[in-house]
Amino acid sequence: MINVRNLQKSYHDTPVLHGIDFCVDKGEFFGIIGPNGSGKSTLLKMISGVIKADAGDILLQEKKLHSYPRKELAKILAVLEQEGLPPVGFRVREVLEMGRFPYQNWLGEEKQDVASFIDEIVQMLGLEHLEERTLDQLSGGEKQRVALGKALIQRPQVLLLDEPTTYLDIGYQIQLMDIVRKWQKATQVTVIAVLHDLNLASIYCDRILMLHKGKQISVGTPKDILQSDSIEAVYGTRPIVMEHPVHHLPQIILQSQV
Ligand SMILES: Nc1ncnc2c1ncn2[C@@H]1O[C@H](COP(=O)(O)OP(=O)(O)OP(=O)(O)O)[C@@H](O)[C@H]1O
Repeated sequence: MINVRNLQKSYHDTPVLHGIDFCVDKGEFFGIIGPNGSGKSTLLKMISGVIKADAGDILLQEKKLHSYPRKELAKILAVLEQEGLPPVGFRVREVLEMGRFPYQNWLGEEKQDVASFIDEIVQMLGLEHLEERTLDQLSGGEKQRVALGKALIQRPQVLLLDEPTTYLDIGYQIQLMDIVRKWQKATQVTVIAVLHDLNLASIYCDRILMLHKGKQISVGTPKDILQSDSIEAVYGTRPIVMEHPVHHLPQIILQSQV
């Protein structure tokens, strides 16, 4: 589905990504992890087409990403970003409807009637009671659900998530990740998620890419990637790694260094 080949990127002559090379299969849940400043968001921005690589290629369905016209790309690829919502004056329903822009003409009209599809997403995300509120009347967790709804309403084949659980409490973290997983199972959408929480990455990702100082350290299953030695080498702290009693996947327990 997505083929990243030998990607390089510098900001003002400082390399921030180099030698990035991996594939993501259709329907896969692919995680990107790494410490602060390791290049995760830069990589995601390149996959979404917002910034261009200095060298290397990104192929989407075997075609170069930059050969897609913007609206065509938006029919294939949607992004859930922390700052992805419009200004605060908009109502929740209006924001969700904005997710249909790739399918609308210049008057904002669409051939299909999608009201029932939007209702379905509203219900799935538990936003029924919030539809008429404006964005400034929502909590951080509610806003994040609206942002996810807007991305899903695009009906993408690839969903990019940039730290989707930041600012969410543990209940909402699991709720949001479960919604994405359920949606993925139902629609076969490919998910690429930048995640800070290694335990969530372990539970939800089929495979994980670990970055460190702009370099690709490894790509593999959570069991391959989440090991004490590699985590210590990259994050500079040695966690205890244990098997989750239910999911049988690695889970990280932090330990104080003093
Ligand atoms: N627009 C920019 N101009 C110059 N340098 C930038 C720019 N954006 C990011 N950088 C630098 O590129 C490097 C990678 O940043 P990036 O935001 O991709 O990392 P990240 O892994 O997502 O970090 P975090 O986990 O802290 O969000 C950092 O050193 C950052 O300072």
